[in-house]
Amino acid sequence: MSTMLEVSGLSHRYGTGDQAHTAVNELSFTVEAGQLACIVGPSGCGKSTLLRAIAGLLPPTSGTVSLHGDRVDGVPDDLAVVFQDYSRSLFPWLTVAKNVEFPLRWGKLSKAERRAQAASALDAVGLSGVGGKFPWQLSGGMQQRVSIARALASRPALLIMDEPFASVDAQTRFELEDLLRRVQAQQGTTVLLVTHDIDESVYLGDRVLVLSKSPARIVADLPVGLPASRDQITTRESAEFVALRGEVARLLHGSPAQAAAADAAEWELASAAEKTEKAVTEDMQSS
Ligand SMILES: Nc1ncnc2c1ncn2[C@@H]1O[C@H](COP(=O)(O)OP(=O)(O)OP(=O)(O)O)[C@@H](O)[C@H]1O
Repeated sequence: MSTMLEVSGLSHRYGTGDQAHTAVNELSFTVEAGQLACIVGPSGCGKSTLLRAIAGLLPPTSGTVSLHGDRVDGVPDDLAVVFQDYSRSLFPWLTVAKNVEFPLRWGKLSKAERRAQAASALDAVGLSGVGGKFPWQLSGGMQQRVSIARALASRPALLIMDEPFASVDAQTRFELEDLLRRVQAQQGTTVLLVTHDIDESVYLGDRVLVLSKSPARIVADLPVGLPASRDQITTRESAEFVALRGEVARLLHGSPAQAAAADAAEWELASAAEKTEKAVTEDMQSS
């Protein structure tokens, strides 16, 4: 296997001086070609910052990102991103087929080739019959399938997915997870996917990278030894799945006693902030 993505000593700091905030701290990892790597981490730990830096949307404060050996210093042509919010990523005034064709306009393909490539991508996600409809005529799950088809149509070297299934219902989420694994295996796409959902990271991933609280650093890089062919019921019941999700949960939340202590500390901080706010408001009202 060859290395598709290499992240080396990546750090990002927002602001300067007293206002400086380090969101990502000295992160290094690689993703091999054809691998599906999942990233999980606590809320606010720096996942979006990391993805933005990898996608070339945010210059890192230090460190480098390389895609198939080329240093990333702007958005690479052969990179595609799928976001959580499908309703805002599709153009409502274009048909489904035109939405999928849209990013291909900047390539070297003829009109007929663009059409054929878009049709094949829609076919791959099970939507061959809906190219003439508009996005708003489809369910949320179907719209997210269109986003995936659009990302795959350009045959990207790397597909970045930021919480792609967080806005759909549980049943649709399972269907989309299976669809992603199937299409990714068929096309050999390299995928880096961020999720809050521990079970999803284990079910989908060939590998799970666990991030620490902010500033994000890698606390574990776990290979997923589950069979390539997975099933929502039997895989999730298997001993390997249960053991791995337990390991990821412990890395993220600590033992139950540690989790309870963290909750109590957070509650104390919140109630202290509330008291201060109340005192300031009373002071302002009386003056
Ligand atoms: N433009 C910005 N300026 C200053 N601080 C920022 C900016 N964007 C993010 N941050 C801070 O950097 C940290 C990481 O944010 P980021 O959005 O990368 O985390 P995340 O893990 O993606 O969050 P979530 O899980 O809630 O989506 C947070 O403390 C956030 O407040």
